[in-house]
Amino acid sequence: MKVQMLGTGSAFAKKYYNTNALFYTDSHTIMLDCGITAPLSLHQLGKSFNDIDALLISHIHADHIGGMEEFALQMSFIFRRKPVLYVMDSLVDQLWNSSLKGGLKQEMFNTLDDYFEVRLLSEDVSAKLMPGFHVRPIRTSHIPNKSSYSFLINETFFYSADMKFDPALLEALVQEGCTTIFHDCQFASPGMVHTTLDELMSLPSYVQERIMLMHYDDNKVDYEGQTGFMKFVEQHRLYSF
Ligand SMILES: O=c1ccn([C@@H]2O[C@H](COP(=O)(O)O)[C@@H](O)[C@H]2O)c(=O)[nH]1
Ligand SMILES: [Zn+2]
Ligand SMILES: [Zn+2]
Repeated sequence: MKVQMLGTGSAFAKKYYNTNALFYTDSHTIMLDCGITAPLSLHQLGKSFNDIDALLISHIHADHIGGMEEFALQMSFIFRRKPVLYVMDSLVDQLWNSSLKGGLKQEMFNTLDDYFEVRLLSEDVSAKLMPGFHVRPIRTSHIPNKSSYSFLINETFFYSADMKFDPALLEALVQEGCTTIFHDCQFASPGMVHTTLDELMSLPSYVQERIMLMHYDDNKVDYEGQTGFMKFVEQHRLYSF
């Protein structure tokens, strides 16, 4: 299994694009989140939306779903097929009614199902999305009263959505055999709706050693060499796990 980030930046980062990922199995490509910068990043990789076999969504913020309108329109009107969309049962209505409907509703296209082959996921229920790609969605805390989900992939790789610091979860995942953690990281404190670098630096070394930092601000250069045992994830680089 390989992962390649379409971007590694925070919601307002301009240098690093939105934190969205491509996962490659032997036979399929799964996109995890499709933010505003995803279409441009895919283009820069020489790829198109038609290369994506399934899209998985963590939560409803523009840096995670802002590219979905273009994805839906290109697939319908250029590639003429419905891509698979994995979305949490608690997010699906909001995704259409509060976010996508304004741009996508038109004659003959009235629902999310008119653009995507929608498959629902449930919290803490493991699902096989594609051969060799299993996820367990874990609800993690982000914006008050707004659902957001991180994902444990193939029982060994944890991908945080935007989440507040949850050391108990991270330590439990490591105890259960998680070897790699891609975690959002905000440099400035307090975190408010994200985990800060200071919070991650408070983790024991055996946890930090498994953590790669993403969703960071444009001033990343100021923090290079100051991240304890953790390294930064880099845009477009291929990582095997
Ligand atoms: O309660 C809050 C506090 C801050 N925000 C801001 O919005 C962005 C949302 O984008 P993310 O992708 O979740 O980062 C967040 O960074 C804060 O700057 C908020 O929405 N609600
Ligand atoms: Zn975000
Ligand atoms: Zn968010």
